[in-house]
Amino acid sequence: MADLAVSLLSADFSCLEKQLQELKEADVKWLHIDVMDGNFVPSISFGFPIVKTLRKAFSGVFDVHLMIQEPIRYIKEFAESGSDMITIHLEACEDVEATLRWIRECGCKAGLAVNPHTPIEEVYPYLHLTDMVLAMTVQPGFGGQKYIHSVTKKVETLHKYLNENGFDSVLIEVDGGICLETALEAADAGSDILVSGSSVFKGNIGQNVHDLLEAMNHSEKV
Ligand SMILES: O=C(CO)[C@H](O)[C@H](O)COP(=O)(O)O
Ligand SMILES: [Fe+2]
Repeated sequence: MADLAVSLLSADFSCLEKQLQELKEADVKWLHIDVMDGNFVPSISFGFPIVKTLRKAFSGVFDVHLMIQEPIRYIKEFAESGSDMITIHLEACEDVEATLRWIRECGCKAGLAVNPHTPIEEVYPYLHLTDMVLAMTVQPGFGGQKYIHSVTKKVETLHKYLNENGFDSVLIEVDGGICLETALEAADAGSDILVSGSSVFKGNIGQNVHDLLEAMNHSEKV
C-alpha cells in the first residue's frame, strides 16, 4: 500500500499548529519538509531551526527534502534538529557517496532525489547507500505545479530494477503535482510514498488526506 507524505510548503504558517493537529487527526504519518536554498532552486523556504521547532509538535516521520547545493555542509544540523529521512539531490552534490554516508553516520535514513530530466539509471551506483529514491515529478522549487507524466515511466523502471537486484527495501517516493487525478498513476508505477502539498492544504485537510489515500490505493497492483 502506498502512503502519503504531506508537504508543508503549502501550509498556512499563520495557523500551523492547528493544521498540524488536523494532519494528526487524519492519521498522517509522514511530514515532508522542503528546504530550499535560493541557489540549487530559485526559492528560499526554511531551515533547520524550523525543523527543530516542528519536532515538538509532530511525532511522525520527518521526511526532509534538501534542495540545497552541497547539502553535506548542513546534514549534521538537520539530523540534530530531528530529521528521520534526509533526502539530497544527486544533481547538487560533488560527492554523492560521501553525502549519503554522512547522512547515515549522523543517524538518519538517506534519500537520493533526481530531477525530472535526470535519467533514473544515475541512482543505481548509490543504491547500497540509499534508503529511499525520490523521483521529482515537477521541477524542484515550487509547490502547486503540474505532474510531469513522463516521470511515471522512470518510476516503473526503478521499481523493476530494485526488485530484480535485491534492493526491495529501498523505498520509492514521488514528489510534485500529486492530486486525485495523478495519485493512482504514481502508485501503480511502484511508488511507496507520494508527497502532496497544495492538494492537501486547500479546503478540508482531513477530507483531502482521506481522498488522496483512497485514490492512490485503488491500484490494481495492491
Ligand atoms: O519538493 C517540492 C517542490 O520542489 C514539493 O515537495 C512539491 O512540489 C509538493 O508540492 P505540490 O503537491 O504542491 O506539488
Ligand atoms: Fe519536496
